[in-house]
Amino acid sequence: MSKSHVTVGYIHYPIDLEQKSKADTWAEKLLQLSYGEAKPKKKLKVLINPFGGKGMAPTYYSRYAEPILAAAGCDLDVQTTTHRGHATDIAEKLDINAYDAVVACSGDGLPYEIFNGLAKKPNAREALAKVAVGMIPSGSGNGMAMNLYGSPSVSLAALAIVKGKRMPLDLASITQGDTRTLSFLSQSFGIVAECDLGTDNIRWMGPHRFTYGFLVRLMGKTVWPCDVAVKVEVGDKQAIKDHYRAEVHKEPRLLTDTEVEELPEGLPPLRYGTVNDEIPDDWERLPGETMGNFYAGNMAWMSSDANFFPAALPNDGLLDLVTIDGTIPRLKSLSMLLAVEDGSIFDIPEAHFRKVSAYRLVPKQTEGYISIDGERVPFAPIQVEVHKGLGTVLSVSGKAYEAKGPPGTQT
Ligand SMILES: Nc1ncnc2c1ncn2[C@@H]1O[C@H](COP(=O)(O)OP(=O)(O)OP(=O)(O)O)[C@@H](O)[C@H]1O
Repeated sequence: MSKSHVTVGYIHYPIDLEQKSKADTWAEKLLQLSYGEAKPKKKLKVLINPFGGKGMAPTYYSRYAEPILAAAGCDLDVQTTTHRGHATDIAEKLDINAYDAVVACSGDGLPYEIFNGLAKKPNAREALAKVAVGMIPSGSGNGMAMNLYGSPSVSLAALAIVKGKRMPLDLASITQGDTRTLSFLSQSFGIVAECDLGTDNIRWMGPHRFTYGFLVRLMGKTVWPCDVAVKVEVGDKQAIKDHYRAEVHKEPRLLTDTEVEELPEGLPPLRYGTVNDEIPDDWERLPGETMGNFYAGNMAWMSSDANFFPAALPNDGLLDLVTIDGTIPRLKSLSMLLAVEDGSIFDIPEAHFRKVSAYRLVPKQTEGYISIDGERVPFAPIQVEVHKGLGTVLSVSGKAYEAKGPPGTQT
């Protein structure tokens, strides 16, 4: 085992027959210590996207993940997705009592589909509480694996899933037109959405396409006018750091089996209505005429080299929102790009961070990009509200993301 890779190894010790019961006790104790509260021998539905990232998911899975899952005695039901939306259909029809988790061997696109498929079930809340989602990172954006397993490594993700603890995860409802979907990772408008979605022509660059796209855009248009109204819950950086310190070590309470079965049908009701309703009076209007970057994150890492939201917590019921004016000097923008990797962007004064429970964003132009979890949605108004701990994931810690918190909060 190294910091970035783990393989299966077998050790044989010949023992006398009369020592067998002692050896069995020893092995049992070792397994107990190794698994802790995590469930051993999980029943997993594995979905492989053969077109995620550079198309390597099937190879990565069979070479680096499957041997680990199989050696750990996981019960594996593997299926390859054949088209866009296939993972949503599979999750919608899934027997939620037959699996502990659905594992996406993909980028962040498949987990998004899986959450939304579970959300389509009549017993959506029960399904989202019962079936955890996990990821074997094999796409171009592997944010989920970075946050939950602390690494973009396929084999380490497999091991983390084997020993993964269930953790409730906030999910956000997005209403747009007459639709309602769920987001687990992020929503973006402005330069990040442009870099994420407007760089398909340079996919061959892999992860570098984002940086390249950013630099190209910085040379050209840098403002994306919009109207923004926000339900602010924690409004300044010091208060966010205090909130982070107070919450990061708390063990979230998982619902009991009986509580899960008694959950009401459907998704939770929307507290603030939809994008077609009046904006509540107590929401704050933010200046949007010269918006450069509007980016809301539910997790810390947005990709393996971008800890954009160092204060994000999995189940505080809040999204971390950063807004950056598009008219700030280009050199300042560049320094922010460099400060994203280690989370130090948090302390840059031009990056405004807030923790919010809901918001509305209305683009003022007719064309452009809005990204939800890296997927393109129509360029039209969206309203977003968070549901605390609605989803479930398999994680290493069971309580927090594998990311350094905002500067100054490390203990
Ligand atoms: N067999 C398939 N053919 C075409 N598209 C598919 C197939 N299976 C899944 N998809 C779609 O591929 C998209 C990307 O998936 P994924 O996140 O795995 O890859 P990625 O390379 O990280 O993402 P992206 O392409 O969004 O950067 C998802 O939206 C999913 O719906």
